[in-house]
Amino acid sequence: MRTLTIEPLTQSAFAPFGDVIESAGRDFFMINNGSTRRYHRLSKVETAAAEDEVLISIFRAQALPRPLPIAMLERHPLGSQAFMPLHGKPFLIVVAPIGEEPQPGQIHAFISNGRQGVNYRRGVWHHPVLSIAPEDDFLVIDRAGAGNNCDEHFFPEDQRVLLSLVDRGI
Ligand SMILES: NC(=O)N[C@@H](O)C(=O)O
Ligand code: NI
Repeated sequence: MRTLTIEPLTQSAFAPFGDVIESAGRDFFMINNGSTRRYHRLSKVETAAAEDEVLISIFRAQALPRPLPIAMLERHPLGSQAFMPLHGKPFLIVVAPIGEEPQPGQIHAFISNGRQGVNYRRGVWHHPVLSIAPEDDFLVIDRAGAGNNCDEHFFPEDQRVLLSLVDRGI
């Protein structure tokens, strides 16, 4: 089983899948009479219909056993989905490009430094949130409305890739 290389999360590397939400290295302008930096328009929420709602939620995620065979990926065809870690803890992101089905050879893994979130573009294949800490909280911004907004794809065992942090001692 192929072990995924875990890449540092950068906007350029993640660009095919969406945006990295972070302040480091980003432009800002001052607001609130000079007391606040606004890191403006780091990403945007995508929805499918004018009547769609945009939700703000908190996900409290438990870490999955590792090494983790990637048995499935999901996508949200009708809206984007953003995850921002709330406690500054690194977490993992596993994605594959937009397409009818995710291709095992096109699965990428990234690690957030805990000060970075992600916003998955509509239709990007991704694994459900992957905490590294035993438990972690994420602010989640995504779309609600009519229609099915979650397609799941399950890989046969011989097409699964492995997500491991063993070489990082985690
Ligand atoms: N099911 C759900 O809302 N969560 C997933 O979409 C996820 O990406 O974690
Ligand atoms: Ni999702």
